[in-house]
Amino acid sequence: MAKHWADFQYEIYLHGMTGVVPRLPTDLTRLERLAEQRLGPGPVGYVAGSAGTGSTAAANRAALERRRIVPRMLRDVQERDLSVEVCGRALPAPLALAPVGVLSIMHPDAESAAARAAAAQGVPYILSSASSTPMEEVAEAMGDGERWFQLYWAKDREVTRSFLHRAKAAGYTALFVTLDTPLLAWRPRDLDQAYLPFLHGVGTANYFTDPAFRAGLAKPVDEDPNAAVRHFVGMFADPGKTWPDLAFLRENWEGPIVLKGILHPDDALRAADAGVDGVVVSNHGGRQVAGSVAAADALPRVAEAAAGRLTVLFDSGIRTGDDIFKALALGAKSVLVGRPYAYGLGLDGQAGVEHVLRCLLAEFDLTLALSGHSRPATLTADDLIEESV
Ligand SMILES: Cc1cc2nc3c(=O)[nH]c(=O)nc-3n(C[C@H](O)[C@H](O)[C@H](O)COP(=O)(O)O)c2cc1C
Ligand SMILES: O=C(O)C(=O)c1ccccc1
Repeated sequence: MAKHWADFQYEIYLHGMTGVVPRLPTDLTRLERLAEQRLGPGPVGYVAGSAGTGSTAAANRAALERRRIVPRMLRDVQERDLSVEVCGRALPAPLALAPVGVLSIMHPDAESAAARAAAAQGVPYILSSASSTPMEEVAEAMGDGERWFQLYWAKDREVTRSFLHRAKAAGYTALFVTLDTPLLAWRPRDLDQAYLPFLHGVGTANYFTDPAFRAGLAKPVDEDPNAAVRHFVGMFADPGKTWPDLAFLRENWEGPIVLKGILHPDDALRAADAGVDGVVVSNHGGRQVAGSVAAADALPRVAEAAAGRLTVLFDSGIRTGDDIFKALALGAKSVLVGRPYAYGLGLDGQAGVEHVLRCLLAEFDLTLALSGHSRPATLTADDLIEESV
């Protein structure tokens, strides 16, 4: 029988009989403020911050809020199954942890704690190239949990080749290639504090342990760490890449490839033509293009263009179970969540990330049932109306 994620609700009430209440809020939109109260301004600013005035991040929320669910009645929702198939893998629910780099700014256990939380809940973990812990160590922490790897597509081919080789050897099965960050955007919250994690030695673990990266340095990392950081900043992404370059990744990675950061339907068509398996409709949580289309507003057109050719995933603004419902109804197969779990990690380590996952999936399970559905596959645009603004 499929797992009933909604049972978390009763578990919380039962604990309450012994006077115990959840350590973190169950409304995950409250985590950001708590993190601001309890964690350092540089790190919290980095996680919470966005491009420009923050209008894209706000638009992501507004586009989800503007869609309202139209619940249906009397449809036998007693037995529910949240499982979905994504790129040939069976997932227990339509949710994965988005790649979030530099997590040691949130908690010393960083990516390993987030990955353990994902594995404990059976949810895939997408490890960032810019993690604070080397990919092999995170893989070990995950046991048999589903491991996916996010690639920042470096200028240096040999570093990319080496990363793909290491990721495969460490048991990562799918490759997420992030296309929306060839440069870091103008981010006033970080600029005003003059705070960039790499300059504090965070986010370079995969590079500093990499033979191909080290071969490009004039002096060993320990002898000149500042030069190594500068080399990293100059090469981890590449604004010169174009669509034909994807052939290199297709040749060097056997498993599924998913392009992250697609917003235009024509780019989805190019992705399909390039022979990749999926796309993530995402504006990077509003952290890249200020004034960008809200991710949820871009989703229906991309899903339509991709139909039958690509798996469509979604992120940017997911905070609640009903947000997951809406993204699926707009055409996504599964969603990724970013900032909420980074705050959960910062506030309560692995347990905090598990709390975020369980809240999101319990609320999604209940929203599904209360709206007349027993599984994700039956959600369509007919389950939503769009409020006029
Ligand atoms: C602190 C932080 C670091 C991130 N690092 C990466 C990264 O290394 N690679 C990547 O592809 N996306 C990265 N992202 C973007 C997320 O994968 C995801 O697209 C975004 O957080 C989703 O929006 P949400 O935070 O509203 O859920 C990062 C996001 C944050 C907040
Ligand atoms: O901050 C980000 O959004 C991000 O994607 C990133 C880029 C490089 C290193 C770490 C995170």
